[in-house]
Amino acid sequence: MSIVLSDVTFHYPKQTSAVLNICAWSLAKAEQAFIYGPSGCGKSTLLGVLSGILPVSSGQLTMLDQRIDGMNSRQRNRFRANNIGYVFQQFNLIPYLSAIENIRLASYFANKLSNHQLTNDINTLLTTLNMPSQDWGVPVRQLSLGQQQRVAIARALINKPSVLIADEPTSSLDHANRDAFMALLMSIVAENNLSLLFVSHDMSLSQYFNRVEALSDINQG
Ligand SMILES: Nc1ncnc2c1ncn2[C@@H]1O[C@H](COP(=O)(O)OP(=O)(O)OP(=O)(O)O)[C@@H](O)[C@H]1O
Repeated sequence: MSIVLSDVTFHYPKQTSAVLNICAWSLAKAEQAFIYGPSGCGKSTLLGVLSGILPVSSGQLTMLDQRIDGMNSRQRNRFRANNIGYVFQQFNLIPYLSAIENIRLASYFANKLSNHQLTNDINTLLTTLNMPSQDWGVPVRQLSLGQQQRVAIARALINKPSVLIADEPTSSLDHANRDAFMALLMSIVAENNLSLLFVSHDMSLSQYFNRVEALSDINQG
């Protein structure tokens, strides 16, 4: 299994009631799930817990056969850098750095590759993602939104994660770019046997997934 939640609760500090209360939920290796729900239902909180940014308040969270709930924040950060790719709603790229520099930074935190291998891997990824090479060195704020989102995928993949988490990654894209992005993402996920957890309020994106669930069916919080 890639992810197993068992009696997991999460509440923000000073909150009386839990935002998340999930008895049992799991994602198999190389499985792709789409989770939807309206604004405020806890989607970002769930992804925060799964990526180890937020610690569970109680219960067991196991990812790639390792218990996350017992780890401190430094251990969770290292686990995330090595095993989880995260594509954010607003991309979260550093605007004045180039595509190459943004991707290098993500690799720095995992510290897995030699400089030479990293350069090769970045070149391969950006080529696979159809980024014209003249755009690789310019500050990403000068790229189109569609190109920035492709840089964000490359950054999420540079450490060869087994699990990819995507939080409304198409919300800034227009229709044509959105479809192109989804097709590209799903082909990369299939080629690399990645587990994918994709959350959105946009049900039209569910067509790309076999497994589609409402967060309200999983979460009693
Ligand atoms: N830092 C925080 N401190 C306290 N409460 C929070 C915090 N962040 C979120 N919440 C609350 O937790 C609940 C779930 O929020 P969350 O951001 O996870 O929802 P969401 O489904 O991702 O919403 P959206 O689709 O608008 O991003 C909301 O009631 C929100 O007010």
